[in-house]
Amino acid sequence: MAPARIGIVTISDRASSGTYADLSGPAIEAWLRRAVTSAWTTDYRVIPDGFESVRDTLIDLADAAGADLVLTTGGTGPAPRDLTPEAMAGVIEKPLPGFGEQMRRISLEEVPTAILSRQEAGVRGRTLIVNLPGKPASIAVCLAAVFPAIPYCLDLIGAARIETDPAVVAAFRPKGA
Ligand SMILES: Nc1ncnc2c1ncn2[C@@H]1O[C@H](COP(=O)(O)OP(=O)(O)OP(=O)(O)O)[C@@H](O)[C@H]1O
Ligand SMILES: Nc1nc2c(c(=O)[nH]1)N[C@H]1C(S)=C(S)[C@@H](COP(=O)(O)O)O[C@H]1N2
Repeated sequence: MAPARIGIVTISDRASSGTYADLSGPAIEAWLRRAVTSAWTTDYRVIPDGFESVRDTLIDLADAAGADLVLTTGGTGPAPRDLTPEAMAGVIEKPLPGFGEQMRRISLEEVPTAILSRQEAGVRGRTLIVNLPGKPASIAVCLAAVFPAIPYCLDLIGAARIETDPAVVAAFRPKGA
C-alpha cells in the first residue's frame, strides 16, 4: 500500500518572512506522528497570506503532488490579509461544513475568540483539505475534534487508507466499511 501523502501548509505573512519561527506547521506534523500509524509522507510548505498564494499552493498539492489530505494553518480570521476561506472557495469542489462547525464548537469551550475563525474543509478530486487556525495551541484541539471522521472521508473519496492509534484518536468507520 502506497504511503498516504499529507500536505501541511502554514499560511502566515510573518512565519513566511521569518519574523517568527513557524510553530503551527511543526505542531501539525508532531500530532500526526502520534496519531497516524500507517505509512505517510509529508509535503510541508510555508507561504504568505493572500488569495493567490493559498489557491495556487492548494491546487498544486491536490493536482500535481497528489496529496490525499492537506492540513492548513492560519489566515482564517477576519483581518484584511486573512484570505484562506476565499481561496478555498476557488479550490474545493465539495464543501464539508461540518468540519468547521465541529472545530469551532470544541474550540469555543476553550476560547471565546474561536468564533472569529472561518476555518472550513472540502474535497477537491481525491484530496481532502482542512483549515486550522494559526495559533499553535489550536492545532491539537482542532485535529482531535475532527480527525475521527478523516480516515473514512479519505476512503469515500478514493484517497489513501490511513490507520490511527486509538489511544490518540480512534478512526470511526461505519460497520462493513
Ligand atoms: N505559524 C505560526 N507559528 C507560530 N506562531 C503563530 C503562527 N501563526 C500564528 N501564530 C501566533 O498567533 C498570533 C496570532 O496570529 P494571527 O492570527 O495574527 O496569524 P495569521 O494571520 O495566521 O498570520 P500572520 O498574521 O503572521 O500573517 C501571532 O501573533 C503569533 O503569536
Ligand atoms: N482552538 C482555538 N481556536 C482558535 C483560536 C485559539 O486560540 N484556539 N484562536 C482564535 C482566534 S484569536 C482567531 S483570530 C481565529 C483566526 O485565526 P487565524 O487568522 O490565525 O487563522 O482563530 C480562532 N480559533
